[in-house]
Amino acid sequence: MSRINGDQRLPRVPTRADKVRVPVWMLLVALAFKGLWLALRGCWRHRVVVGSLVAVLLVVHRVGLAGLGALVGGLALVAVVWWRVHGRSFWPVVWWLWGRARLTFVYRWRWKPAMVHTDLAIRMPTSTGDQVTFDEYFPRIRSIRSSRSVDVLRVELLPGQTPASWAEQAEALRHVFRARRCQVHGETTRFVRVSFHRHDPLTRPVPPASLDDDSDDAGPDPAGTVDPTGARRSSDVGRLVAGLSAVPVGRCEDGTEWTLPVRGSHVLIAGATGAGKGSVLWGLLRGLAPAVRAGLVELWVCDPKGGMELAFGRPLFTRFATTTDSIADLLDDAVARMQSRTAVLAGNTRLHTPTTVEPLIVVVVDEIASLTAYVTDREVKKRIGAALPLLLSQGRAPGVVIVAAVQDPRKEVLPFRDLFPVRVALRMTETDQADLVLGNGARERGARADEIPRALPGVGYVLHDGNPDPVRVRAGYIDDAEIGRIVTHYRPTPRGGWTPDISGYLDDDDPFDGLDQAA
Ligand SMILES: Nc1ncnc2c1ncn2[C@@H]1O[C@H](COP(=O)(O)OP(=O)(O)OP(=O)(O)O)[C@@H](O)[C@H]1O
Repeated sequence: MSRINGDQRLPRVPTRADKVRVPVWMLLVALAFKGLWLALRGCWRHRVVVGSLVAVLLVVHRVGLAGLGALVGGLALVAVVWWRVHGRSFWPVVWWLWGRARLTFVYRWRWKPAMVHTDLAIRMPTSTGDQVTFDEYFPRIRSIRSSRSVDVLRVELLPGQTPASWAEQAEALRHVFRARRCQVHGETTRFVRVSFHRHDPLTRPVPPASLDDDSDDAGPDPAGTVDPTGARRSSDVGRLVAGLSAVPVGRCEDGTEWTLPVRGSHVLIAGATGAGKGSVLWGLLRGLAPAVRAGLVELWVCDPKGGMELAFGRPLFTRFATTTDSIADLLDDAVARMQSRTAVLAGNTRLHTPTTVEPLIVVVVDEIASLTAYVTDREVKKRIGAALPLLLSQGRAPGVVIVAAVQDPRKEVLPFRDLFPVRVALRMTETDQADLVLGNGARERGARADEIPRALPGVGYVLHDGNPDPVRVRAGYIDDAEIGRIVTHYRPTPRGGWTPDISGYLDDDDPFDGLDQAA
């Protein structure tokens, strides 16, 4: 690092001899002032370090080294007690201090050379008539936010710079600051947020999110599903319907929950073989399960792989098709439901609200390319080719949505790829595939789906809420035991509700007879 010397001004280039001669004492005084000015400026720039050093020296001067040790021990004790008693207020302070330390010892330390050598500093030649010098301008770090795995710097752009010019240098900055990954997010104006990811928080499998009514271990509860009076508590229904816009699927890189919208959206999951598409599909099915049990969602599932991936969940599904013929029928029926619903809803509402009478229909398709590119029967291919774009272009508002997985996201394979508003890019085999899934420039903004290691299935990139910057995520790992539990616990009740079995009371002697006689 010491050899990178962008910190220093370029040597002055004399253009003609100095004319003014000054006495030596005046030169020495000027040099002394300059030295003082540089020292004060250095102290101000590194005020945290200088302040800490001065504080330590003062303590040693007053109470000696033993006193300093006692003070450090006391502070450590207070920190441990604070952590145990109120961890929620303790950790933000720790991360703030950690961020200040990294700002001082890592980022400020290497900032100027990094800016010079990545062309993010501006050097302007100026001439005084006697000499040609260079004025230097460096982007300023305005704040830092640190956590266990990432440092986010908020940097003020210099005139003429754009977030794109920073994004181009992300790889170089990553190496200078020895980060695992560097991502640049542009703010609306003037600032960029540069994230240096140090550790990968997604290397361990992510446990599946807890479902709201997991605590209700009573198993399928028909009386609660379709209440005999048809009046399941409206707060529950409201909560379940709201949950359809953010179904928990896994975890984002920043530790927050990763959710996908299903109501009012279609979802495409793209990834090479073994990338973990199954875990995203199962994550969605699992997240939808409480609403399935409540009768607010119907799952119409197509598994062209003959049921290899999804047959496990059969009891949760309203319809399940595995052959291309039966899938074509299923899709035709979905189109018919969509059109009849549209006729009823048109002019009344712009987005269907699921009810037990008219539930949200989620058409799930594993390996959708089997239906669009690899079908050999021309008649069936034509039917599927007509139904899918109709559902994708018109199904969101009347509540018939598609969740599909695909290995190869090319247009020739999936011509209506762009009709999916929500897309997930898991591990890809080629560099341009992240752009195909998430849109042009996604890879440059950080969606390096082709660099996801094989050892991390379920890891991928998504775009959130119109934000062009991709977010790295990992789907929760759902094993066969969990699928079995979900299927048993949440399978829907047959329509018509629950009829209590009272035959035991009516067999030989009617219990009400006695009452009649007594009366
Ligand atoms: N989120 C995850 N966390 C940990 N391991 C996972 C995760 N998702 C999948 N795996 C593991 O990776 C393997 C491959 O996953 P999966 O079958 O879902 O991939 P896929 O993309 O559906 O592949 P294919 O297209 O060949 O069916 C699984 O056997 C599973 O053990």
